Amino acid sequence: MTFENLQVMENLSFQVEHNEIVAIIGPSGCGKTSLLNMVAGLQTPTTGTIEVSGEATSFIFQDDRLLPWRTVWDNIALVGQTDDKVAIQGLIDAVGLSGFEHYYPCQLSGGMQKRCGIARAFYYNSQLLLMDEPFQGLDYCLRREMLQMLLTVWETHRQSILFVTHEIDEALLVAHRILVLSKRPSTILETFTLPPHNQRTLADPTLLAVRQKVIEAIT
Ligand SMILES: Nc1ncnc2c1ncn2[C@@H]1O[C@H](COP(=O)(O)OP(=O)(O)OP(=O)(O)O)[C@@H](O)[C@H]1O
Repeated sequence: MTFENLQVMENLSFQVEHNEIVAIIGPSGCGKTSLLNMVAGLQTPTTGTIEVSGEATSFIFQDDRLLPWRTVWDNIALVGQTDDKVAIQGLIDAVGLSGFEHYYPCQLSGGMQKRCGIARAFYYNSQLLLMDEPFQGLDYCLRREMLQMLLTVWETHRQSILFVTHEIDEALLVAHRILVLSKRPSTILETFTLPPHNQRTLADPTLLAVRQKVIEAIT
């Protein structure tokens, strides 16, 4: 991918399996957002190809992009094919927005808007979920709750997820695989495969060892 004279990526190649959660970590400006944009079809690679099997892709952007004239409930309901009130309420409860169903985005805090965007992305029944630092700006406890919710929703829907984050611990807790990108022009420096989710705690020596290797790779 090259923007005018700026080469952002070169020889970058990987595959995401069905049901797989892949975290992408890399230095600021190495092209992580551009990569997600290309997978979503919002940008076209200068050379090379991207193949996505299945049609439904949802995207959680760094900013939440809610419709300001719709309430929390309506922002979420809008993306569903059926009006599944139980599912909508379940997601609103899960992201901690119970009682705010009829609030408009301008009446919510930044973190609440973000959580509404997350609920909306989960309500859209996609086979591929693209997440660009989705929990940035949320406090530590909420981040952990959101990660747990992500895994709970994934257990049900089993979609493939490409998850860009600057937080190594987030990647360690949710991903099946972590790809570490190099500085621009970026390529894949290292790939780490992680143990099954039910065996994960950050104190686990296996995860600590991966953590150390990720830190070594990005520094
Ligand atoms: N539409 C565009 N036109 C020109 N340059 C662009 C465009 N989009 C991104 N870039 C450039 O491509 C590079 C990668 O940007 P990108 O946002 O993909 O990085 P990133 O890894 O997601 O960064 P961060 O971690 O800081 O969010 C940057 O140098 C940016 O200036």
